[in-house]
Amino acid sequence: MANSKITVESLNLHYGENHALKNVNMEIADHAITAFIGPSGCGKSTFLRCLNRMNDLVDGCRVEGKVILDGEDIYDKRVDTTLLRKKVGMVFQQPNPFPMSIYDNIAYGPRLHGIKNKKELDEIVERSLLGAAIFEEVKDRLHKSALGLSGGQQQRLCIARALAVSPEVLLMDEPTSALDPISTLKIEELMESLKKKYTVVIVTHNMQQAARVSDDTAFFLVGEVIEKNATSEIFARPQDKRTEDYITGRFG
Ligand SMILES: Nc1ncnc2c1ncn2[C@@H]1O[C@H](COP(=O)(O)OP(=O)(O)OP(=O)(O)O)[C@@H](O)[C@H]1O
Repeated sequence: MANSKITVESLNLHYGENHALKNVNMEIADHAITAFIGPSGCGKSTFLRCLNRMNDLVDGCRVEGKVILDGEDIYDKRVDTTLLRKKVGMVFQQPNPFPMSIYDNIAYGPRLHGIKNKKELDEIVERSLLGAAIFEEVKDRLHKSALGLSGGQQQRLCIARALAVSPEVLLMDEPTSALDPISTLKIEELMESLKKKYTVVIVTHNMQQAARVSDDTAFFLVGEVIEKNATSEIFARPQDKRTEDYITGRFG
């Protein structure tokens, strides 16, 4: 792939005895949205978490293989995982704002990385909220608690929080599954604009969502990637019978 941001080679992951990812190889395109689909428990979230080493935090989890980001293997033992997770940000299924003001939620990461200057922080907060399409809704209540926002607003706030540390890749694990249809639509529209600046990877249970928002789709089944291709191809001309059965609703 000419514009590949991440290359995964021979990735195997075990949770104790459970071989959860089996020899996964994948290229993930830069400035595009890649969706992971597949039935429950097939390893989509596990694979997503491999892309910023979140599985390092899981007891008994063993990873073999390579995840090459911009030419460097993120599993090399010299890699600083704090810096890696700054470069590869993550948004979770349940919006999880910190119990503090909207402003402090966004400034949290930059402060952690040493930015103290108020003017600079103000600029980062505004830029991040604008980038997550929520600035207009919160600009008059920046110093109020983030917990007072609606679920959909909280999720966009969490996206803004991820953007505040200037990531290059944004991982989203079912970011709209806890949201109503209008909030879901806002996040989907937002993703379209995010891909201009970032590489976006999303896990979704919702095949219509994958078809609507993503450029590429990978279909997972019991720890294996069965097929990955341009989304239009996966949905119009799946190459593997199992992909076809899944997207036509025959199982899963
Ligand atoms: N922290 C963990 N510790 C042990 N096993 C885990 C852990 N997380 C996931 N697993 C196991 O790994 C396998 C893959 O799970 P994973 O959550 O990655 O699948 P998924 O495709 O994202 O599922 P879902 O769509 O239901 O979220 C499952 O067998 C699951 O039980």
